[in-house]
Formats: sequence, structure tokens, C-alpha cells
Amino acid sequence: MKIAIGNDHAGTDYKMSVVEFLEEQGHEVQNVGTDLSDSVDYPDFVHPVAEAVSSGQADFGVLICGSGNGVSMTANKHQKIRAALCWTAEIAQLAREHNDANIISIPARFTSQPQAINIVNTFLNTPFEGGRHQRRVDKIACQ
Ligand SMILES: O=C(CO)[C@H](O)[C@H](O)[C@H](O)COP(=O)(O)O
Repeated sequence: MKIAIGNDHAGTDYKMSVVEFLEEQGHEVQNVGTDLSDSVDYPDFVHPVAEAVSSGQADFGVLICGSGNGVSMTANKHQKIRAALCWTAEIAQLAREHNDANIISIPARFTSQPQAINIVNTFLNTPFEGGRHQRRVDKIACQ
């Protein structure tokens, strides 16, 4: 799959580990940065990921910052985006099964790197259940 990934300075180290894992798994990764530890503004690295997923250029997005909140809030401003803040693998599983989330937001300052990789892996390998959940997802979008 094609995965777009972005992060702010609080998530750089985690991003590097996640990119390495994803490429080992055979995914095509679009890394929009930041790759540095210098302080940056997270929206600058969220919009390109959300645009890639919204346009269909990427299948899923991964966003990493300190709390996961800012990147999630920013991504969800985009059409067709359902970004889920996930700090455990179970929450990531439910975000896919019940919400058909297409972007996952990881709180780097509240998870370990192995946890973050497991959370992302669970997210990418869990299908949407559809059924009653599709009816609810269809109601999320407001004009
Ligand atoms: O969600 C966030 C912003 O709402 C993230 O936690 C940022 O990584 C965090 O705010 C960065 O904080 P810093 O003190 O500038 O490192």
C-alpha cells in the first residue's frame, strides 16, 4: 500500500522508526517530513498527508506529534478524511473496524516506539466492518 506520513518535531524519531518498519513490510512510503528535531508547526506537515489521502494518491496516512491531538484536528479539516487518535493497538483496531479511519494519529510523548509501530501495524492490517458502521460513517460528513 501507499502510505503518506508526517510529523512535527516531537515525532521525528518515531517517524523514522515507523518508516523503516513500513518499508520493511513492502509499503510505498511518502514522507512529507519533518525529518529534523528543530521546532516546527505541525499543520505544515499534516496538510500534505491529508491531501494525499483525500485525493487517493495515498491509501492511508500516519501522523505523529507529541499528544496526537493537533495533527488529528488538522487532518480532520480535510474532506474525506477520518483521522483517529490512537494510543493503543485496540483503539487503532476499532478505528478501522468501526470508523473506517484513513489516517492514524500517534501521541509520541505518550507511547513507546515499539508501541507506536504495533499501533500503526494493527491499523493498517484491520479491515473496516461495514454494515451498521457504514451507515454511521456516512453520517459523519456535514456539508
Ligand atoms: O498536538 C500537538 C499540538 O497540539 C503536539 O503535542 C505538539 O507536538 C506539541 O504541541 C509541541 O509542543 P512543543 O512544546 O512546541 O514541543
